[in-house]
Amino acid sequence: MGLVDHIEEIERVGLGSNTGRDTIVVESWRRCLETYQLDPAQAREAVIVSETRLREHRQQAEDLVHIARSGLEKLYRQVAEQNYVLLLSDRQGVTVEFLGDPSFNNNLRKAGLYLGSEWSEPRAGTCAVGACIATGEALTIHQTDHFDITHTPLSCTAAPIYDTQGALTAVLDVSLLSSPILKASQNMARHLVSATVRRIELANLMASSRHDLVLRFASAPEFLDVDPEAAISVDGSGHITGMTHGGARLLAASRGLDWRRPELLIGKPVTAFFDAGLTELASLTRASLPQDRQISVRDGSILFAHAIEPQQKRVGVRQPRTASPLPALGTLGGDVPVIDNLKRRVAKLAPSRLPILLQGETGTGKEYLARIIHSLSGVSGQFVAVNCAAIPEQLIESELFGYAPGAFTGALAKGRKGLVEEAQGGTLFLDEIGDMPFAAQSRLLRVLAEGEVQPVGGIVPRKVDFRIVSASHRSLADMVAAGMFRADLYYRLNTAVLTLPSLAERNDLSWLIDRLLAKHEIAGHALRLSEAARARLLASSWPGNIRELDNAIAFAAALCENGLIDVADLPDHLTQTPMALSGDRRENGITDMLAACKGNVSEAARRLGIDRTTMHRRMKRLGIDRSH
Ligand SMILES: Nc1ncnc2c1ncn2[C@@H]1O[C@H](COP(=O)(O)OP(=O)(O)OP(=O)(O)O)[C@@H](O)[C@H]1O
Repeated sequence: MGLVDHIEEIERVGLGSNTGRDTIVVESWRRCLETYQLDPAQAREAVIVSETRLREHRQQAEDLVHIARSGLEKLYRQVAEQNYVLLLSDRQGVTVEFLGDPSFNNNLRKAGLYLGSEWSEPRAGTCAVGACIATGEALTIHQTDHFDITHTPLSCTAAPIYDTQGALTAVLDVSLLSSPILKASQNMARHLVSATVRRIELANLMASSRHDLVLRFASAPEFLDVDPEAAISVDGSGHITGMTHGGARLLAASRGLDWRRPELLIGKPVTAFFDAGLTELASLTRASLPQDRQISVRDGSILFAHAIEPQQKRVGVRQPRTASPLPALGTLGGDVPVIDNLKRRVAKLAPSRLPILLQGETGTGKEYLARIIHSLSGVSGQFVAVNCAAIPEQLIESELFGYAPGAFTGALAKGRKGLVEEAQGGTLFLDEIGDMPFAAQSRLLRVLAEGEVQPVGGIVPRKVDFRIVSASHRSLADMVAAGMFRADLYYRLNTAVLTLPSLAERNDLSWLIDRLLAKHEIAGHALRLSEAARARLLASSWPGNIRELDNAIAFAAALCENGLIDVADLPDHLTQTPMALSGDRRENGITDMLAACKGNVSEAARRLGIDRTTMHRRMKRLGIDRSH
């Protein structure tokens, strides 16, 4: 096809004619004409970004390239003989990794098949990488499918790589300088590229899920252990924390959702998608045969699953830390004195740059409050959360302070920035700081005292400026007294101390229940509680605080029918008789219920499932009067 024919065809497609091209090509041509205002008559040279920009793009993609490398090399070995070159581009379309035969360097560079070439649609017109970024799908752009006449000799096949949170993060492409006429000749290439991407995403998920259970799925038992089609990671409370693209499609399909909306999948309870609880899923290990590891999906299909226990010591691609939205001060709690007091102090302290120490039992919302503080502080940098108890002791210093090139075996050649530097201009949240080893405590003290960080194995310190918020469920003062925590560091961290009350001390249980019902609604369908279920929640003791309540509601939300949670949908330990529950925490449930019943003791007793005399006796013992 000549130049004139090519331009004429694009113009006809632009006017709405069908010329027999694949839909994906037609839509891309239209984007080029209408959105990017490209002119098919004007040929453009391949764009290669400057050395400096290339270095920046490569640095940002460093973690991914590291994880992907063995997959890329294997794929290249499979296709190099047929003269393919291999490109890995970031989500801007810039080629950050390239494998090709150096003897063709000149021609490849001219064709834009080179390190630093920019293959976005607005820059290069219809091309495999650009169309893949625009559609999120694996595809082939073959010869005259290309918009720009300069690229029409090429045949390019690309597949998107998604991060564990469901965002498109890179594109893997194999390209040919000259190819057979038929587009179908590239079907095999598309399968190979897609299979490589599947393995890269799986490796990335495994590396990112140090503390989570990973579940792999296949539709046939034979492939389950060798080449699973999809995978997800699940935390200890049964919530989904990550997924491969196959995982996203599987979860979405199981409830008729759109896989392009990962927010409907990540953070949701695994029971929303499978007919199995966390314990059942965790038992699907290699201890049983693959054919016995069947699991039913909510859409009625059956899959084979393989559970892999949390891998404590892996270090993987860091997730973008801005992913979860920052909560507002109003969401800290209901309108009760203890929370109002806390809100007032938070509003005053947050905009100052003072270090803040958060104390409170586990699950009371210390990290949640730290995020509120960050959002109110008006700083422009990121919120970087580090759980000191979760990072293996031998890694904590290099994770926090970074390391210099070649600092130790296994270190990246270029060295790596630490989390302290990632918090530059923002907030560093050190959770469970009581678990920080002594050596790291001393290093942190130096960073705070001198405003400089010295990477592990490095000589030149770097300036840092960040706000520090730390948290501990143990009393740091007691730890200092027992010689378990450095006193000088403690005094630097505790300039301001905020204590989060336990659920039993808050008196806003009803408010929290309503808030969490809203949080766990699935795909915009409101969740409601039956009266009896609400009574059970109000009468429970919640030793695990908001986290336990949060989990209970997530669990019930997954089990209930038509959005109405009844007693039977609540976790078993809550449905034993309320009177069997221990301790004075019941006060909370009783006052909340009395308030809900406008002081009517008989009604409150009925809803709590206890008799009136017991109710009066308990109120007396707990010092509650009916005006609550
Ligand atoms: N005010 C709130 N509104 C809604 N959800 C909340 C609130 N406070 C906390 N949560 C939720 O409760 C759970 C536990 O909160 P968070 O992780 O902040 O507790 P924590 O005190 O840091 O726990 P730990 O001591 O175990 O680290 C989270 O899922 C969080 O989103």
